[in-house]
Amino acid sequence: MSKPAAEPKFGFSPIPVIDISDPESKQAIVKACEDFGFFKVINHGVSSELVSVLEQEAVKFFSLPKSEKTQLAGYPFGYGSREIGRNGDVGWVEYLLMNANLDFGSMITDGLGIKQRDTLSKLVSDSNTDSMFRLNHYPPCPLINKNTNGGKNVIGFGEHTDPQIISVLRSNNTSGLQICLTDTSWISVLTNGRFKSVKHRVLANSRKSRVSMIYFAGPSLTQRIAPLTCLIDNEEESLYEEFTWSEYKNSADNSRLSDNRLQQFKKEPVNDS
Ligand SMILES: O=C(O)CCC(=O)C(=O)O
Ligand SMILES: [Fe+2]
Repeated sequence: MSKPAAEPKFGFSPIPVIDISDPESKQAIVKACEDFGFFKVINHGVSSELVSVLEQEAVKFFSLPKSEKTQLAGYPFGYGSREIGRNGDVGWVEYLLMNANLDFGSMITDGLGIKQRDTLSKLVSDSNTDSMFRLNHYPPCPLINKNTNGGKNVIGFGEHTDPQIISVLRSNNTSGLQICLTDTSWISVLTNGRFKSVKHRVLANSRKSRVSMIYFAGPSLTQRIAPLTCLIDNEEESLYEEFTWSEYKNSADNSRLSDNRLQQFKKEPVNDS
C-alpha cells in the first residue's frame, strides 16, 4: 500500500499544445522540449476509434480476476501491481508492460535542423530497440478519506523522469498526472542539455479510475549514447561521459524511481581556480 504523499511542490503552468498537422509544428516541438520536456499533441491523426478500442481492451484486461492477471506477472515485461521496479517503490497502480516498436523520431530530428533526416528516428526505430508499451490502471482509492488519512493525496505513480528517450502518453478523462515545472534535473544527453526530461507523478483519485497508455521509445542495448555531433559546437564539451544504453539500463535497474539515473555518467565540473 502506498504512503500518503507529502504536500506537492509541483507547479502549474499552461502546457504547450502542439497541432502536429501544422507544418510549422516542428519548431514548436523543439521549443517545448527545451522549455518543458513535455507537451500536448492535437490533430495527431490517430483515430479516436482506435484509441477507444485500445482503452476498452485495457479496461477489460484490468477487470480480470487478480489470479488471471498474475499469470502474466514478470520482470521487466508483464503484469505488475503496486510495486514499481525492484527497489522498494510502491504506488496505487497496476500495470502491464510489453515490448513494442514504432518510428516517430524523424519529426523531432527535422525540428532540430539535423540534416541526416533519420538520426534520432534510427536510434529508436531499429528492429531490436529497447522500446516498450505500458498500460497503467489506477483504481479509485478508498484511502483518500478525511477519516482515514485526513484527505491527503495518495501516490499512484511516484515522482520520476521516464527512463527511455521519448515517451508518448494517452490517458482517459481521469486527472492525476502532475508535472514538475520547477525542477528538471534529468537532462538529455543526446542534446547535451538542450532538451529537458520532465519530472512527473500521478496522484490516485478517490472516485474514478485512471487508465493511461504510454509508448517509451529507446535505442538498442548496444547503442553508444553521446551528444549528437551535429548538435554541439566544436568547442562545446559533452556534459556526460560516454556510455552504452545497456550500461545505463543496468544502473537504472538498481535505482529508485526518484533517483537521477544520469548522475553517475555526469562529468565532474572542471575547477578553474
Ligand atoms: O499514468 C500516467 O499518466 C503516467 C505514468 C507514468 O509516468 C509512467 O508510466 O512512466
Ligand atoms: Fe512516467
